[in-house]
Amino acid sequence: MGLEPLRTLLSAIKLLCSHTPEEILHHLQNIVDFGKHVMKQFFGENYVHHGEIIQLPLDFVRQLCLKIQPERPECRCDKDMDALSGYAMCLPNLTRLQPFRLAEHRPILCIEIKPKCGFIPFSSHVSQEIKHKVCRYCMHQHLKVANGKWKRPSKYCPLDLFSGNKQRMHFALKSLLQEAQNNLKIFKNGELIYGCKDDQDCVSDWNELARHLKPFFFPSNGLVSGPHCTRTIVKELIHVITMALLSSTDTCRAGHMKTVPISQGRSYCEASKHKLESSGLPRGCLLYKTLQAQMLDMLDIEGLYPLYSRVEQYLEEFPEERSTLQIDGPYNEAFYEKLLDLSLEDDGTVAFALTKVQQYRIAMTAKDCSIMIALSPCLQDECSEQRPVVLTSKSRFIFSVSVLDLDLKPYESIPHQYKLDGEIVNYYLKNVQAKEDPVMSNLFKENEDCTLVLHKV
Ligand SMILES: O=P(O)(O)O[C@@H]1[C@@H](OP(=O)(O)O)[C@H](OP(=O)(O)O)[C@H](O)[C@H](OP(=O)(O)O)[C@H]1OP(=O)(O)O
Ligand SMILES: Nc1ncnc2c1ncn2[C@@H]1O[C@H](COP(=O)(O)OP(=O)(O)OP(=O)(O)O)[C@@H](O)[C@H]1O
Repeated sequence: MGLEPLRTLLSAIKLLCSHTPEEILHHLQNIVDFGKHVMKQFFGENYVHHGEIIQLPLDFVRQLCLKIQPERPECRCDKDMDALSGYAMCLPNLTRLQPFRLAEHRPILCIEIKPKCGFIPFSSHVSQEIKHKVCRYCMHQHLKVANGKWKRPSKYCPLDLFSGNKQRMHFALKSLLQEAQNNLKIFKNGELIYGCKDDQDCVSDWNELARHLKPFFFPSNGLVSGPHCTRTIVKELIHVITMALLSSTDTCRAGHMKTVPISQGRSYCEASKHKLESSGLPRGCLLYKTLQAQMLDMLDIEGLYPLYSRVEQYLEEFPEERSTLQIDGPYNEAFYEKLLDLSLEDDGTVAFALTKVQQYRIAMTAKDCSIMIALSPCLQDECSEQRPVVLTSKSRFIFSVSVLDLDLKPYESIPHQYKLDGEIVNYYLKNVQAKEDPVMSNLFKENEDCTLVLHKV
């Protein structure tokens, strides 16, 4: 098997490592149900592909395991693929236009964006003022560089991307193209041409990217080469991504539900260069829906953690209640209905705490999902009226927008979230803000030395 078919297969099949075959089947069923009954309601029918469970011959799975092992980034090799149960999840290849059958043999470009959290917490439970000013992504960048996850910090700020303001979105996308990290990948005909294969191997050669993209944006080859050509192509790319992200190609039930007002909290981040107000996102676009789902985190981890502890305490006393509380599923209609209660009045019950915990898990999932934009050039008379089209100066594209990686974040990850939040904020205060502010810097030095300094009054 050549590498290209192997990659396509890898994208289409997601296997999970777990315990007994029954447990694996149950786990996979939960993932499918969660996509079908919960995420489709929040994001919309057309954006979510919940996949299906299939059974594969064990010999095939074993061979697949051997083939993909050398292809996997080193940092992911702590997770093993399950080669024993024969169960697998089959997902459409989202680097292709959806629905696929409409455009089987066309050249295709796909942009994958992991946008991360697009709002600043507005909860009164937030204990550090900085969290109301600088977004988590921008603060986390400093810790990631210090930990060696990335070599350089990115200028990308999710609040710019989610602003709906084209100028800010342009800046956000340009920053992603400069420092892709794990937030941007570009595929041509299903093959990765831009982005990180693993954490150490990031491609950010714009000339090389422009060479790949030129036939898509300037099909008659009328553009001279060189830096001007590269810049023009990158600009066209940013334009199509922006238009696709702002397009509304679906409706969904949660679109009719009472929503978390998007205007809550600050609409720009102090760490970003762009402090323009947001223009607001169109209600039907995937960014809007993603942000709505993210904003189910209304209390911030600081307000949520005590509620998690309340549920934990209850479960310690009544462990048999875990299944009634639907902590590990089933993710059905009843589970979805309970998520719609946005009330913030804590009546001290486990029911209130549980609703907030489950909403938080949905929000976490939406903060970590990816958006896939698939684009295929079409001629004017070829474009059907039913399909959305985006125009550039010299070409036109039909496109589809999908959301990827919607596995519900585990209940057990909440203590980790709480700890990580503290680490991100403390690192930022100590190493970034303090350096910008000499008074704070001295304060930290004093704290670090654990010396009590007495001043004459
Ligand atoms: O906590 P974060 O924001 O760093 O997000 C983690 C991601 O890191 P990132 O910040 O995107 O580089 C992290 O991304 P990588 O695997 O490092 O590319 C995972 O997506 C992780 O999810 P899970 O624990 O594997 O389910 C993510 O963890 P969750 O917080 O979503 O559980
Ligand atoms: N259905 C799909 N179509 C196209 N590409 C996909 C699909 N599913 C996953 N991918 C590609 O694979 C990458 C990893 O996917 P995902 O994060 O879902 O895997 P994972 O199970 O978390 O991986 P790992 O086990 O390595 O942590 C995505 O960022 C995307 O580029």
